[in-house]
Amino acid sequence: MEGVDHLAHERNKSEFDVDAMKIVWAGSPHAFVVSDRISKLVASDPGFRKDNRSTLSRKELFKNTLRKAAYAWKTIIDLHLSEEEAAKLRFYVDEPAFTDVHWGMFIPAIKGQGTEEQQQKWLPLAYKMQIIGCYAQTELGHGSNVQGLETTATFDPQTDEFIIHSPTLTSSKWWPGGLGKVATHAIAYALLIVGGREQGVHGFIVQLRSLEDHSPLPGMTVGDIGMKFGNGAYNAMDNGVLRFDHVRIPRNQMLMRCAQYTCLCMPSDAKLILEPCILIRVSQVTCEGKYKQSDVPRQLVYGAMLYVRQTIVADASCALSRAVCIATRYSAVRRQFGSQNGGPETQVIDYKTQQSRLFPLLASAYAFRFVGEWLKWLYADVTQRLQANDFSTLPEAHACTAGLKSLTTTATADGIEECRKLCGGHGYLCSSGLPELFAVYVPACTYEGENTVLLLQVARFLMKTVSQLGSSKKPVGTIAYMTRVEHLMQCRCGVQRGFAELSADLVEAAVAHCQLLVVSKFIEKLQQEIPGKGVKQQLEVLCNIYALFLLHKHQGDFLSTGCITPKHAALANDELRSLYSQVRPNAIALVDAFNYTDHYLGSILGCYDGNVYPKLYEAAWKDPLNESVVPDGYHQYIRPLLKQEIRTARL
Ligand SMILES: Cc1cc2nc3c(=O)[nH]c(=O)nc-3n(C[C@H](O)[C@H](O)[C@H](O)COP(=O)(O)OP(=O)(O)OC[C@H]3O[C@@H](n4cnc5c(N)ncnc54)[C@H](O)[C@@H]3O)c2cc1C
Repeated sequence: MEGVDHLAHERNKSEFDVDAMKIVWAGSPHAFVVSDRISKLVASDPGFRKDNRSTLSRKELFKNTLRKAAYAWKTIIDLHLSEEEAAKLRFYVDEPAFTDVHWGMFIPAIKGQGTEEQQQKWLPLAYKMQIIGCYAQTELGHGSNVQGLETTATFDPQTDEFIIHSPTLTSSKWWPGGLGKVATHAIAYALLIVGGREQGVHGFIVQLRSLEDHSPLPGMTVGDIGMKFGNGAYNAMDNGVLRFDHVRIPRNQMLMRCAQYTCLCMPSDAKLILEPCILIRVSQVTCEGKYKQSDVPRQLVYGAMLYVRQTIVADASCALSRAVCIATRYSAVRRQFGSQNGGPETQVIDYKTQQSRLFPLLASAYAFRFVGEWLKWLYADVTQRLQANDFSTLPEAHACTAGLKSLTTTATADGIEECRKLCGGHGYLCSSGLPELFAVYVPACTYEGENTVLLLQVARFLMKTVSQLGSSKKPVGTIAYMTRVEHLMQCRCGVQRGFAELSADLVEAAVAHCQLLVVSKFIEKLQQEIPGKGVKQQLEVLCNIYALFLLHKHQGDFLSTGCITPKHAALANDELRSLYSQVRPNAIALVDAFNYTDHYLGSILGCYDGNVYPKLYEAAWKDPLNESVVPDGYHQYIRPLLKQEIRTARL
């Protein structure tokens, strides 16, 4: 039945203009055109094949990743792709690789923390991939607590060099992506020691491997840290371990961006909130061994952190929408029970229980998309303000990015797993795409700020705001709602004490604050003009589902704090059921609007035409175990059992 669209009847039910929704999802007509073109280019090129990824051994997988990364680079050069198109191409190739860290962390770190000369020297090499960089911060014994890093960088004024050293086993760099086997250079973070005095953690550009034969340079012990969770997935990445044995680097390889601003006008309370988050310093060491501290660049480091986190929020909507697309299409294909007079069974998407698990995730995918867009705007706004010496919105921007990074990645990881369960048994097959998607996504809850640690920072920001209520300083922006909460006005400094004991509750408050943020940004999106027949109405339904689902899920909190009555709770529940019925006919079109190719989805259950069963059947026969009818090992292990010869068998 090649060429038949098994989901056509579902697509015909939709009540809105799917093409217009595709543009809303992409962000703009331009973004849609670029994304559509590049995704099709990748999907149609056999060089980017990925359907066999989960059956490859680690070594085969890694070599294949190297080939794909090189092939992607060749494609980018041959087709003269712009930076935007190249980034999209890497996105649709959809394989974790050293290039992610090279482009996403190594280059931004040099841009953010390097001097003019350092940028002029290193960036052209990095842009042409004549050097490949990684970001080596985390150590075996130290992750979230960056101030605890043990690697040292001791200045030697005799030779005008730093000596980089790993004094203990726990100081071994551990986790950096690309470090294990590929990177030629690292931004390594180490405790700076000048004239015997410790000056905090700073970044250094360190060459790791020879540019001639790729062998580690003297004093470096470097390798891969081993297999990670799942098949395929993040095992394509060479997360690495590195030990330095008194490695010498020139002084000008310390990242020393100097102050560009003449006046510092960071408010003192902002410093207080940000202090625990700004752990990396950017200062200068002169050839005479003088250490010059500068506050301003520390805020620049902070800006880079905001950038990475806002991209993680954008990625969350991609990963969740992908899982939701698979689960929604398969739920429309799969039928169980309910056959009347020998007719077909019921599509599982028509069960209210399936809808109540699936549709809030569909709504979340859209909600995260829009809050991600807003965060991108916020980042641009903060960057502009920083350039004008205005640090006033930094604490709020930090709370938003840290909190939303935590909220969206946790919900996405949980959501992918829920989508796997929504697909029943077949969701557990690697060919569903969901196990690998989960395995590759779930570390997002840990890297770039462990999620609970981030929520604690948001909680601290909220407590600070609460303690200032009643003073002349009025909360604005995303915390403006606090002025309307009358009983909070009575709270005074008492909230500052006992933070640790109450931290579990405070983390819940931080989550609630972030949920409010997502809801309010979704509502703001709806206040804009949105073209296309029925598009806005669909988004309104999804927005209401997102908000009411949260209210339903946290009903206990709302009831116990007297924010709603039991009657309100029951009404919200009724409304939610009615909204699910409104989404139902549009469900397939709403996931089509993501405009994902079958290649990118990487899932038989989620394929566009819904022709699931023949494809599953065909894929099974391609498994390496099915290469022979009688398995390898029959003669040694199965036959002796069957023939009662186990006692004499050679095992
Ligand atoms: C796939 C992957 C890729 C990575 N890539 C890189 C990379 O390229 N470069 C790099 O430098 N690093 C990288 N990392 C490391 C990553 O940044 C760290 O793992 C992350 O910062 C979390 O730190 P941790 O492992 O020390 O966790 P820990 O902080 O040890 O967390 C363990 C537990 O302790 C809790 N906890 C910690 N502190 C507190 C506190 N103050 N209060 C309450 N609870 C607390 C946490 O919530 C968590 O439950 C990567 C990690 C992964 C998984």
